[in-house]
Amino acid sequence: MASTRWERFWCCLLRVGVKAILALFSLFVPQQRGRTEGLGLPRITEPLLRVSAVQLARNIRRKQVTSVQVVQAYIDRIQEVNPLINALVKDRFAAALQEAAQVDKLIEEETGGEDVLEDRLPLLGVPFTVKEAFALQGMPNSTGLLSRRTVVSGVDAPPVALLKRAGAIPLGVTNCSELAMWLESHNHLYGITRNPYDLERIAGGSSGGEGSIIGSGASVIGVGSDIGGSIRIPCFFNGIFGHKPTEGIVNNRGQYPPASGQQPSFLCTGPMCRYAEDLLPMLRIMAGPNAEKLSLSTNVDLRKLRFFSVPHDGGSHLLSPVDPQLIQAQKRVVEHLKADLGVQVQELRIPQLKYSFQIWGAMMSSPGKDGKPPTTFAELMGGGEKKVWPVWEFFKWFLGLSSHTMAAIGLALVEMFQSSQPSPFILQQKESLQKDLEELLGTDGVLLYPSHPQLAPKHHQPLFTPFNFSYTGIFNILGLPVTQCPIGLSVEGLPLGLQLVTGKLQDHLTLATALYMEKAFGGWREPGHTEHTQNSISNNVCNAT
Ligand SMILES: CCCCCCCC/C=C\CCCCCCCC(N)=O
Repeated sequence: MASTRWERFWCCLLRVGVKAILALFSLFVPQQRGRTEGLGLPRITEPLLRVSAVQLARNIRRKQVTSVQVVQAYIDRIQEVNPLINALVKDRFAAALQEAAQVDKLIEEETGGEDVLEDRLPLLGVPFTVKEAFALQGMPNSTGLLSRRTVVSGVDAPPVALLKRAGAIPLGVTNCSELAMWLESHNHLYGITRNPYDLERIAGGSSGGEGSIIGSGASVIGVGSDIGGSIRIPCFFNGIFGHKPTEGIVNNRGQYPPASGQQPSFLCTGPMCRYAEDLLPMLRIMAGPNAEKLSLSTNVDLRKLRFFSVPHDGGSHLLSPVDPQLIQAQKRVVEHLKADLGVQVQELRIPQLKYSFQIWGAMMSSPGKDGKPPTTFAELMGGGEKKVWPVWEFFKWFLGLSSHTMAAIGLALVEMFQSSQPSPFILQQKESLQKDLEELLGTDGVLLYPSHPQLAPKHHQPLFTPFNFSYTGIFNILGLPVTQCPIGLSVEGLPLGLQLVTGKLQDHLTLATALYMEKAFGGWREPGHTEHTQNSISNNVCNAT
């Protein structure tokens, strides 16, 4: 489907405009260089930090280790790396240690045996972290908005409460982008979060604090949210696993800002973790009663699945081309699936994907079923008071007087020119993409698609490539479950990754595939280890079920 000359002209104009503004912007931006150059993360020496949450819980139940020892090990690691990555923005270490001591006492006194504990409290004694955009009792909940700096949560958001009820112990809250709507985790309240693989690069957004702290080995599991890629993008940049569940499965209440218009069906809350085996149990817990809608107890035989590989979006003029290292990595995955499982992997082009950004933008600004339009970004920036005037904020920013980031101001500026009526052409593309993908994937299809066209960019660079998030955002609009998998490191030592997409309510298929991919491609690698993907395919043959 060729784009018209008119479209190409507008894309070109937009790109030139954005680049011109941003070239100017880069003159004003504070440079990271010098402060972090040459610094890497200290190596992980504590073996407890190299164990999945599920395994930690088992070892705690079996009294092979105490919860206090595990929580203390994570506190020590956070204290070691956080000054470098700025990921955890408020801790509750003292309370966490007290709770861990209570867990150890409970286990000492429990007479029902290990199975009873596993059934009732599957994550008993395991520490976790939470994106600051979620309510965690006693912790700030500003979502990076300076005017919300004094907001402290009185209750827990439902998925956080469910994890606590499963016995997990929160260590604190992590940074995100302003109002959770950007690819970089940066705001004027907490500053900028850095990537553990290269401190000069971004940790992603909006759940970038979670991505960075987990990727650094300073947290094992965490809670993120995703309306355009905010779980999957930071998981990709930080080399970890993340799952955006089928729409409506995990309760989205208790996060700021609340979604409005049609956005509630695009927003998803989900797990982020270093080890693939933690994805499914976390989803089961976080979904509460909705877990029954998923087939999470079904054994998946990967040999019976149909795989499809789509290497890029078909060439949207707005987005960067996919990095050749990512194309190669996806090819290696395809070859491995064919050789090891004996499955067919069909390579496809899906023409409607070229309009991913236009589809996402149109649907995000559409009114809800009640006819009400979504709250504007300028209103959200006003923090419930008067909305901000984007042009005014833009000038204030250049004078160093704005309390907002350039990304947030840019979003508010773009919104001023956005129509609330999606064009019939874009709506038609969305409908046909939805239909085609649902038919293609059915109940046994898994699609491989890049998580992002670029490897983790340098700080502030997404301001020049703002539409690249569309590789993830399109699946929010379609409501499909997606798992981001790490698949080794690039020649620069940056994480490579891949999205696994499946049909609605078939989350178990991508979660099972993620477990397989971890065995085949090595999963999370400790930052600082620069073994490259070329050598990373292990000969481990995975039991496909
Ligand atoms: C100063 C440059 C700003 C240009 C803005 C261009 C508009 C791009 C539109 C939307 C970018 C949204 C990025 C969303 C990232 C993920 C959000 C999420 N919570 O899942």
